[in-house]
Amino acid sequence: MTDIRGLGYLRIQTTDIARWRELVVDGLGMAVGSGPEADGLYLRIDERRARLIVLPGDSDKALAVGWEVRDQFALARVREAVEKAGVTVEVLSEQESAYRDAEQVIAFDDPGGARVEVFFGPVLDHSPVVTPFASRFHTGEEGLGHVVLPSFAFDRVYDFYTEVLGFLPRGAMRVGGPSAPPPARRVRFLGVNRRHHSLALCPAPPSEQPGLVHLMLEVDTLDAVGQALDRVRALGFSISSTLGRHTNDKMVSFYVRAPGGWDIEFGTDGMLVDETFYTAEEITADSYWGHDWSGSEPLAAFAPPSTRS
Ligand SMILES: Cc1ccc(O)c(O)c1CC[C@@H]1C(=O)CC[C@]2(C)C(=O)CC[C@@H]12
Ligand SMILES: [Fe+2]
Repeated sequence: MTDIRGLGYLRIQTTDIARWRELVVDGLGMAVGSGPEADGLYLRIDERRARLIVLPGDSDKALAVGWEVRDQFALARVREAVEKAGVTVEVLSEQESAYRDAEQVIAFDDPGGARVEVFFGPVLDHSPVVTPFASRFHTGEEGLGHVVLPSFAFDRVYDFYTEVLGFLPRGAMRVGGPSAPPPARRVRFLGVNRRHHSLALCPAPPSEQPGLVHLMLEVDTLDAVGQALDRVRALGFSISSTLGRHTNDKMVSFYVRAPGGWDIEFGTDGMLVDETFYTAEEITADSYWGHDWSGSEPLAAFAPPSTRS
């Protein structure tokens, strides 16, 4: 198995921190934590200091996706593999690592230009996680959740995550359905632990921002999902996809549009993969039921570069 153990954190920037706070705290029920930037929004859902970090900026985009490894030896192996692939690795200082609540962080760009951070030794906050609606999030050995990244240089990025970082293929879905004319393009799912996918790569046009399609967060009950859906609707957020159950990870989820033109998927009941028996399959429908995307506003990552501000 890969040295990467799970999705550790996601750090983003936004022009609208206040609206982000309404979405993730008042809507999705994450707990407010604290961190080094006084005007930053640090979201807690477990014993980690922050899993989602929202910083003010002059545009909406992903700043870094943080992947966790077991220890300093695993981090050294990841560094060596990435450097051997010809990618420059930055070894962050003690101060820069502390800023990210880890003992040691390395950073590099993936072949698609997304900022990747790999760390060991996350700093814990042992105070109770007081989420505003008593939601309990499923993290632990399955990590924060999953991220879906838009990818123009698809094959190079996919090869990098699988061959260099050691992510495991966890199946695919053809874009445009099973009968789309060749050459087939596929959304590909990748896993590093028992969560079906911690990462998915989605073919997309060249784009600078926001660099994200969605972040998935998992809670422990269907009621927690339904109540969050009621709250984000009452707060006036646009629902990108209705509730539904996915065919690959079996998760029941909805998608809500975040400021910045990408989504947060909020779900429950995801399957746990047993690698002893798993094989990577191609699904021919995204869902058994639900997941109606017809009311969705276009994702910023899929807009041609010229039409974006
Ligand atoms: C198919 C699927 C299975 C499990 C997931 O966690 C998951 O996010 C998805 C993809 C959902 C969604 C889709 O099916 C339609 C095409 C979409 C909108 C994309 O282009 C990215 C996300 C895709
Ligand atoms: Fe997803």
